[in-house]
Amino acid sequence: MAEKMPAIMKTKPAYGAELVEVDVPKPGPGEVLIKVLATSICGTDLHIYEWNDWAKSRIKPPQIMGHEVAGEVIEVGPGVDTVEVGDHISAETHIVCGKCYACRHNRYHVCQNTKIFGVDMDGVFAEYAIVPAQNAWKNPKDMKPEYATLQEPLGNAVDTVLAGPIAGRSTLITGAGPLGLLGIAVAKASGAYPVIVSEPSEFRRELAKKVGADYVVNPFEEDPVKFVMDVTDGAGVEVFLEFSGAPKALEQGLKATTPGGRVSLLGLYPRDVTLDMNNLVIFKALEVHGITGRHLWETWYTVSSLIQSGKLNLDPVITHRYKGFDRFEEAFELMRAGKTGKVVFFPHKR
Ligand SMILES: NC(=O)c1ccc[n+]([C@@H]2O[C@H](COP(=O)([O-])OP(=O)(O)OC[C@H]3O[C@@H](n4cnc5c(N)ncnc54)[C@H](O)[C@@H]3O)[C@@H](O)[C@H]2O)c1
Ligand SMILES: C[C@@H](O)[C@H](N)C(=O)O
Ligand SMILES: [Zn+2]
Ligand SMILES: [Zn+2]
Repeated sequence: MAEKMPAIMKTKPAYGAELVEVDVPKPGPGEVLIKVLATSICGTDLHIYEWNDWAKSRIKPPQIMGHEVAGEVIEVGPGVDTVEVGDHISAETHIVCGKCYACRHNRYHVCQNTKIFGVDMDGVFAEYAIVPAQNAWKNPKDMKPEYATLQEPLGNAVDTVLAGPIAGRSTLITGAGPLGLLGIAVAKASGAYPVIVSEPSEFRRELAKKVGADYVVNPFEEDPVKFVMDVTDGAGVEVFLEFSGAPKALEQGLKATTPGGRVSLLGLYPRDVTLDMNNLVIFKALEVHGITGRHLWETWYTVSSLIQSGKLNLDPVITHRYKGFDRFEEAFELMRAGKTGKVVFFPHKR
């Protein structure tokens, strides 16, 4: 095995990242070394690349970026007995303490001491990477690496879509970015009908249709609330899934939800949001869920089974595939411009 490897590294506290040559790391106690078979870009990587206020407050360069991954274990560190050389794995990104009040109530996804893999430590945009064994999730060896790397964000989508009943329910999805597209795939595989998607980007509305959306609407040109009312004969949707992080979309979705319906919120808002809570939530008796991360490990079982069922339409979601990291800047810029679904790198060129 090579001693050096290319890696996308946040080298400086400034916009961008660099492709550098670094030593292949050695796994320490409780760690495994993987050969990275596929890795995908998350919106969080984009924030680190852009060096926004959140990244400034959290990231300590130099650091290898990336956290969505599919890999093969090639070495295990001392004390690791849950994963073996040859296993194919992905990684849960939330490294939880197991000791706090939330963890002791099996609410690991809201652990109060969570560290994030690839955010608070080196990540996976490299040919080889270290993964904490406690966060390794075993994949069937015949699962395509480009699907396996999507399991972590699929977990966000699964927790959003499946936070309540979905089969046969009319559903509004706001935002068809990478997460919303995965949400459409999960909703369709789970029997939602009709699935209505509100998304301003024409490129992403087209992707939404390819993934399986039954109706798409441009909220900047048409009133999505009226659109939903027309499609649902004035009833409104049973389920509203918010994947945009746009305050306006939240308000429109609440208006478009039928009284007594279910609302699951994944999008993160850039500022405090003002809403008519009385009329949009309370008097409508809506069931509202905040969604964060993924349930450990229930969500991973669901995601893996959904992929293995063959019912998830993931191919249209993956719009860009790169061999090696040479064109990583192009990949980040395309994603920043909203001209992608999920972007997947295959670090080993052969
Ligand atoms: N809660 C969590 O654990 C968690 C985890 C991952 C991501 N997120 C959040 O989920 C959201 C989606 O992630 P992403 O990577 O797909 O983001 P993204 O920014 O790529 O996608 C958002 C989409 O919403 C669309 N949009 C903008 N304004 C809109 C409006 N008024 N109505 C409808 N759509 C609108 C955009 O065109 C874009 O396609 C983000 O806010 C992200 O921060 C939350
Ligand atoms: C860290 C963040 O990017 C990750 N996708 C999460 O689910 O929390
Ligand atoms: Zn992420
Ligand atoms: Zn904890």
